[in-house]
Amino acid sequence: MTTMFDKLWQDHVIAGEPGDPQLLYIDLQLIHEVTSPQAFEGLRINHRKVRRPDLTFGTMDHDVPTENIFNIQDTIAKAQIDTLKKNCQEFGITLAKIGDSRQGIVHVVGPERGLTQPGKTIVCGDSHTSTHGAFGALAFGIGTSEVEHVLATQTIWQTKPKTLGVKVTGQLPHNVFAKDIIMGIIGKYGVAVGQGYAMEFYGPTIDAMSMEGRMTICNMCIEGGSKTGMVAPDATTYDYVAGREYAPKDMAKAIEYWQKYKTDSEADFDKVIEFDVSTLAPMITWGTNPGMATSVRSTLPEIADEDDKKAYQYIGLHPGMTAEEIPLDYVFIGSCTNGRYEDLKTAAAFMKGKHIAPNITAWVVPGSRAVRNRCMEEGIAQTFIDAGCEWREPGCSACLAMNPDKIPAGKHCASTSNRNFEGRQGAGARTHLASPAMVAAAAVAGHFVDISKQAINA
Ligand SMILES: CC(C)[C@H](C(=O)O)[C@@H](O)C(=O)O
Ligand code: SF4
Repeated sequence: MTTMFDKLWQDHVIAGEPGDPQLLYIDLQLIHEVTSPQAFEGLRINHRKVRRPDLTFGTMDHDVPTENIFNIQDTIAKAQIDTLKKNCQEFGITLAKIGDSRQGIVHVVGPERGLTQPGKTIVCGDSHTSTHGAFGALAFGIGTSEVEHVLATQTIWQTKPKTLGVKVTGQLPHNVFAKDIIMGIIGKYGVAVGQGYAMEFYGPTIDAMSMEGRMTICNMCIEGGSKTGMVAPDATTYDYVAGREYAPKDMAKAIEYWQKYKTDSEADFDKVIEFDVSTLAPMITWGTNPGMATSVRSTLPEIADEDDKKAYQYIGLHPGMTAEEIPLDYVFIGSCTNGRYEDLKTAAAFMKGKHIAPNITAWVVPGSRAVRNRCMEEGIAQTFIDAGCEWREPGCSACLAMNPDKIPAGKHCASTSNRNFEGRQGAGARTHLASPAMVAAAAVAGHFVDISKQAINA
């Protein structure tokens, strides 16, 4: 009797004793422009090749300007983008470059292309690689020296974490979403809940959830301190993967194999926590880490420690304020947490036939070219445009301040992304994380509102 995580781990161990670091075989490495240049440079210096270019896939995301995608002004960004192009050409790696129909945020592109599959070990020089665990993969972020190691050997040394089962139960209330669940869990148990653990999310609420929702939850595992999160594959997973560009041609055979990736019994986890969503309210963050989260219905909490004091100072709010009183200036809908088709469709439902408030600047940034195209075909993009939003090209955008999409100092931004650290969206910028529906509704109202009381059905 064992966990899905243990099965995935065991199936990929090449060397090393249990208890010691072990060498794992890697089935897929995704690369982007920010964390790969030094890795390729290392290969060159050591006269090495990429061992499995066919198991490596590149895309451009962090540095991409979303207004005029080909016009990169920043010299560092331009150098990183040009270097990735050169490296992929030289080492024979498929690259979804700017302008390519497959380009987008690495964690949106992998699943969308069918590269992300159950049973795989997946790495990327990016902390939100945990997203891919939603498919029943063992997926985690690595550092640039490890990127080089995987490029050269298709393996990586890892210390095995313990396992944490997160049982999610209850029917999600009206207009409460996957994003609220993961924010609720981190808000309740703290940003270190998953430290040293591989998390598996399971239970009836997860079973009923779409792949997009599962990805949102696994994406933010890292904000809960865990490098990896996962959901056992099921019919929802198989339906999502089937027919995609890199999906197995013989799906029946693949499914037969993938079915073994499930946890045999709850008792197999080192630790279990249970989270009931039936009374969960839409969540927002008020502070400067993702654990500083609260229900939209609560007033902002009292100052409990130095961190809270510092957070309140930075964010310019005070305890006892209501969520509605947070003076929003910007909204950002996008990122690898919530920049997928379903996220944009949901957000658009809250803007249909409406206009954003005069105090709001709104950027809607699809997670990939494919998401963008689909939203344009289905009129979702037009809904945003008619509502007064800026409809952008795909990239990481305002999720982090590595491209021109920066929130000005002192301004408050309601954001569908995953991090609200000081300066994350620009020097001095103030971030409030929330679900796409919450952010869209806030854009229209000009401030946060309790959408669980709104009639709109996304
Ligand atoms: C730039 C990259 C290394 C970073 C990460 O690892 O997560 C980024 O994607 C982020 O979200 O902060
Ligand atoms: S969208 Fe944000 S969190 Fe995701 S990879 Fe890009 S910068 Fe990191």
